[in-house]
Amino acid sequence: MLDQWLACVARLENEVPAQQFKPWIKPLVYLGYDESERVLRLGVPNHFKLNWVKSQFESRIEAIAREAIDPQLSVRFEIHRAEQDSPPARRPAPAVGLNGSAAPGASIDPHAGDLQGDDLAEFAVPSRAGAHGGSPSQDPYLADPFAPDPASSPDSQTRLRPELTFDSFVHGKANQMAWSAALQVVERPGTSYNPLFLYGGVGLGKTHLLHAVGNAILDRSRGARVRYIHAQDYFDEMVRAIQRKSIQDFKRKYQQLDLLLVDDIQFLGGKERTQEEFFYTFEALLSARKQLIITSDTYPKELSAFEDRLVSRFGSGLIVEIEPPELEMRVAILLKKAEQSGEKLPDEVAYFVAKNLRSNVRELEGALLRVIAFARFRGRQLSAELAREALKDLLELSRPPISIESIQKTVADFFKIKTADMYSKRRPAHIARARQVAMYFAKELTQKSFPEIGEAFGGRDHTTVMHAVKRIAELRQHDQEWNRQLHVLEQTLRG
Ligand SMILES: Nc1ncnc2c1ncn2[C@@H]1O[C@H](COP(=O)(O)OP(=O)(O)OP(=O)(O)O)[C@@H](O)[C@H]1O
Repeated sequence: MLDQWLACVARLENEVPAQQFKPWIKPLVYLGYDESERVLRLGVPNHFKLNWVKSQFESRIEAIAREAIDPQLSVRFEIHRAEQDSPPARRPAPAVGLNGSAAPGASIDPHAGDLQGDDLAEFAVPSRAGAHGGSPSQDPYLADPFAPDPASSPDSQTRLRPELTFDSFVHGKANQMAWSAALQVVERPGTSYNPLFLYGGVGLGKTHLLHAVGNAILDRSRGARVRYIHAQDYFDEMVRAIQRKSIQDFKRKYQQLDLLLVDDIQFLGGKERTQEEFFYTFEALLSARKQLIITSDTYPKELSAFEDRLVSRFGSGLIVEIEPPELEMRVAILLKKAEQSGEKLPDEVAYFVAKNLRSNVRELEGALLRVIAFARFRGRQLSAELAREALKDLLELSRPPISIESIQKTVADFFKIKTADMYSKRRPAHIARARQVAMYFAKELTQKSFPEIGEAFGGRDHTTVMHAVKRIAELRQHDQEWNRQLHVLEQTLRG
């Protein structure tokens, strides 16, 4: 397998300019290929490099590796420090650098993060500081402000990332309700809001809040049985349990938790057997007054290919939307992120980045990393001017936001109806359909929430908007001619 990886590297060397290949791709450490998960594991020395390599090269590396190794493979970057001192049990074989030499001290156990069989002691939480190898004083990256906190990789049992806490989470108007509900859950787990269902667009902090609750509950009660799991990993784990005939252990493991945090539940759409299994876990946990928090990219009723009984259970606690942060909050997030990495970010730079990048926090973080790296490599001071240079291509892509009013007007013109009919109560079929199309594009092309869109369409209820969005999405999927027309309309709207 190493040979195949080296062949991929040779291809990358041909494709990627040398000044990018040398610092970013060449130092990647081959940590192994996990055949059961179809994951190619590559080591990167710190979080800064990990974020950079992931954002800039992940899709290319994956595409090449899929051709060379396995068409269904995915790439996983992991923090790997050569001096890492992990326990021997987690080190079945050495990791290998590009030259094929063994890199000492790396874990390549494909199941290192998995919980096995009926070993339910798995949930006992050791001192988290002690759960990760490497003494800070020996850490060669300590001088680097982006170097990872030695305790920042996920705990293998709880799967919690220790750096995602309430302290590192900025709250404001866009996430106020979600934030306070999460705090309330920490105060009274299993009683107040159960399940707590958080939904919202990508990169808005849902995962962060899940981890924050998990970490806070563990801080209060070391013995709490907590598990964070991405829905896709839950599915994979279940499949493995079925293959290994250990489904009872799997059930027991989840049903004995005190706190279960399930991320991106929409990934279970269409996976009936997994949904069924999850349903029983859900029921068991709730009846034992154990806490569940679930995140999704959409409101429960909008989840596609989900059993009704699950959807109705999801809505039985509290449902809260996380919205995109407004300018002031984006500035606060940037300042906080910079502070966490030990960088002094001038306000003007934070303001410049926040003003120009609006869509989500992940994008903001990426931009911040880029500005800081740009300043470092050129040995220049951080300034708004430098940020403009560093983000030039991103800024060209981010155009002025599209307003609901302009969508209403363009869609009305397109369907040859009056713009006023967008807000009116008139119901002739062609007007109702045009209105649905406009609502659909309002959700697709703006950052507005369902209730805000409803308000802009003559004070309609948010469920009307959700219904419209669903109908038009289905129409696009099933009717080629409609899809073609709406594609043209979309191009016009995007300008
Ligand atoms: N309010 C916030 N304060 C501080 N950091 C935040 C906040 N919101 C998001 N982030 C950061 O932005 C990044 C993306 O957030 P996160 O992964 O939680 O998003 P998400 O909503 O779960 O997205 P996805 O649906 O793609 O999984 C993370 O690094 C997170 O720490």
